[in-house]
Amino acid sequence: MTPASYPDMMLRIEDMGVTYPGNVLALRPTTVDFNKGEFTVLLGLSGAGKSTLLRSLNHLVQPTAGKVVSAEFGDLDNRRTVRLHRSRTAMVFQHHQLIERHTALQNVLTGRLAYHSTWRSLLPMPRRDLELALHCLERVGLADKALARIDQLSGGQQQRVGIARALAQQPSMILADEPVASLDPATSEKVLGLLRDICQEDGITAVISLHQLEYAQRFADRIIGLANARIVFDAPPADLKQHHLNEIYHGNYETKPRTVPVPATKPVNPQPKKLEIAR
Ligand SMILES: Nc1ncnc2c1ncn2[C@@H]1O[C@H](COP(=O)(O)OP(=O)(O)OP(=O)(O)O)[C@@H](O)[C@H]1O
Repeated sequence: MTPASYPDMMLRIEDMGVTYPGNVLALRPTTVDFNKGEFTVLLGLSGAGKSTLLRSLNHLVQPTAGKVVSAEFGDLDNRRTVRLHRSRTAMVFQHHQLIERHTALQNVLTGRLAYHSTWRSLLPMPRRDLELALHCLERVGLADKALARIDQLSGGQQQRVGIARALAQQPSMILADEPVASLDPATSEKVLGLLRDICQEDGITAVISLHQLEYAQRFADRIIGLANARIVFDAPPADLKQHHLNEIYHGNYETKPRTVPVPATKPVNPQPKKLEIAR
């Protein structure tokens, strides 16, 4: 396969599978293309293989079968192409993995480290990196928090710093592993909306693992559903039907609105029981 023959392809996994030590099959050999600018959400029950698939896309998890092919750098079969691919692939984590006692700006600047040699990163960052980091904070609405320490920010703000750090890397791809799992619903929507809008504006390819079907339907261009280490659904959200959900969630997902059980009504002022006096 030559990347040029698939003009929309950003990254391909080719017969790629992962078996962990102890013979734990986490992802059966699978072939999938991730296309340029697409916002893909991975759905599935806990243990279905979402993180494994996501993390194998930049070899944070080493595939044990098949390969990953980058349109930009070719097969990720040696340290050089893996390093180049990682420099253009930013990660956003559930627990953001920021340095809590450093400022938002210092954390965002770490997104630039891949562009500098080890010795250079010991020196103060160049002015253009500072400007870029500030611009990234501005894009996530946190320019005024640039000098605030991470531990002084709310969970949602911390995750927005995590996104700004990813943007500072000037990535062509963002991998986000359950980026809103620790946030309340309103903040989750805000953070996901922000991530989706920025990816759209910059043409960044995104692969996000989520637990919430509602967010996947609302924000994704494409949903990949996993069950038992296998892809069981791969299409736009509009094509996701109840029988697919049954397969992804092993029959435990109901799309119809749930009826909230009405509690047995108690009289507001119950009449005091007449005392039966045994005579
Ligand atoms: N480092 C590891 N060593 C051994 N087994 C692992 C390892 N990481 C994951 N697994 C196993 O691989 C399978 C897939 O795990 P994975 O974390 O990819 O699932 P997931 O869908 O992301 O789950 P969750 O939603 O809970 O994060 C599970 O059976 C899990 O126990």
